[in-house]
Amino acid sequence: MSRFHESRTEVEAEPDADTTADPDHADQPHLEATDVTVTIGDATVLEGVDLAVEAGSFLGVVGPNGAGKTTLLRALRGSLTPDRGHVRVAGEDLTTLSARATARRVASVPQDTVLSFDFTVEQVVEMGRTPHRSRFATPDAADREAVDDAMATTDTARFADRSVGTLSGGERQRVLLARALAQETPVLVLDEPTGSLDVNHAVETLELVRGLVEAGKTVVAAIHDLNLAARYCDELLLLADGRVRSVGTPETVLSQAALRDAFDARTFVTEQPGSTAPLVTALPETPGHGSAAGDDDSATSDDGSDPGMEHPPIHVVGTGRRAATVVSVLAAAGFDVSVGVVPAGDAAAERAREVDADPVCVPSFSGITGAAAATARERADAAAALVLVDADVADGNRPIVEAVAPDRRVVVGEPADGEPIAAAARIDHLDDVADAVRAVLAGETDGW
Ligand SMILES: Nc1ncnc2c1ncn2[C@@H]1O[C@H](COP(=O)(O)OP(=O)(O)OP(=O)(O)O)[C@@H](O)[C@H]1O
Repeated sequence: MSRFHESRTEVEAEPDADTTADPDHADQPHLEATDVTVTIGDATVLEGVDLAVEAGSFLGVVGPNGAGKTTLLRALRGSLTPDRGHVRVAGEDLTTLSARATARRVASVPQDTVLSFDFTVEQVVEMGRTPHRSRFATPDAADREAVDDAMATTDTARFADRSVGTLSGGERQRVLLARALAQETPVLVLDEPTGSLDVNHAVETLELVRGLVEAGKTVVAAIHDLNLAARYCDELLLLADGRVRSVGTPETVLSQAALRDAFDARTFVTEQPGSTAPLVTALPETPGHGSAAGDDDSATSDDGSDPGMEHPPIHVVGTGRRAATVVSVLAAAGFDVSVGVVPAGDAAAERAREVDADPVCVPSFSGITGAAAATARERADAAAALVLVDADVADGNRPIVEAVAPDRRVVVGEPADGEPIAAAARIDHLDDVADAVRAVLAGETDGW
């Protein structure tokens, strides 16, 4: 008998069931949950959860602690029967299948599995074969091959004879993945597969899972790290308070508004280097952040030249995605950012609103009005430094730039045609902007 706390290997013997998909359901999603509702005690832990995962695709389940991710995964792997709703694999309702039949369809790596010291790594991986053979049969060649393959794939063969109790948390997690692979199921359900892994092993594990998906496996995984989830999953499901907040591609699900709503966290979202996957950075909650620019007191009372202030106000002049990135980088670095004048629909204006930076806007295509220019000039005047992005200063923005002395200016990117703008620091790479601003505030601009 298995000694796992929650093991799909504790199965009843039954005649071998057909493990292939029912052709009547060939056009349905491979794994599907409809209206899954779970109540524990008085608490509704999941409420009306719907999801559909196509064969050979990877769904990441994300959400704050206590959102219900583990409970959902337990329902998906058939270890918990929902109070309402259904989970179907290739059209078959898990509640109509025996534990053994379910274990031939869905393998899982639960969170916090307790393993006994008494087993070797190889024995643990062999347990994955239980649903494929009768209770007292000795392993045959197919079992041997599945176990060897699973250990090779997960790089655990070198531990084969070690007691699992002697492994590190990360090594143990890979052994559990090997056990799930040895189970040779079309569906894999993973609860925090990278939870106790260092960054290298986390990436390696998700590369491995991605490879399995490319080879046709259907995978659902709860993943805490939003950036890893965005990079490796085809779709994400954002869960909070037991309900689905959104589901779709990582780009659509990981919006700042959705993350604020689900996690109650201030974030900014850009793109991961070399990819269109979103990159989420959590920002510290800064009381009053973003208010300085629009608020008369703070706009005029701070000494903008004091680099020791907690969140030095920085004014950004520029438009478009590069200015948007500058706003994000500065906000993430803890500066109190304002931007403008920008057209209301500009990427920099949108990003500023997302990080509570309250841009000075004019309607798109309207030109810079006197009132907007005056407000932006006031903000620039109160700023500890000004960042000019791509030196592309519309005529009306020039007085705003000139409200700040050259030794408090940072110029990002190539100067546009026209008169060069004097600055204490010039940088090419957007990532350097926070360091350049710090150098300017400290008056240490040699080399910038
Ligand atoms: N057996 C139980 N008894 C009482 N409450 C439970 C039980 N199992 C889960 N819950 C509650 O259900 C909610 C969802 O728990 P679940 O473990 O599914 O969340 P989660 O999203 O996986 O959280 P985490 O990210 O912290 O692992 C939590 O509030 C949890 O306390």
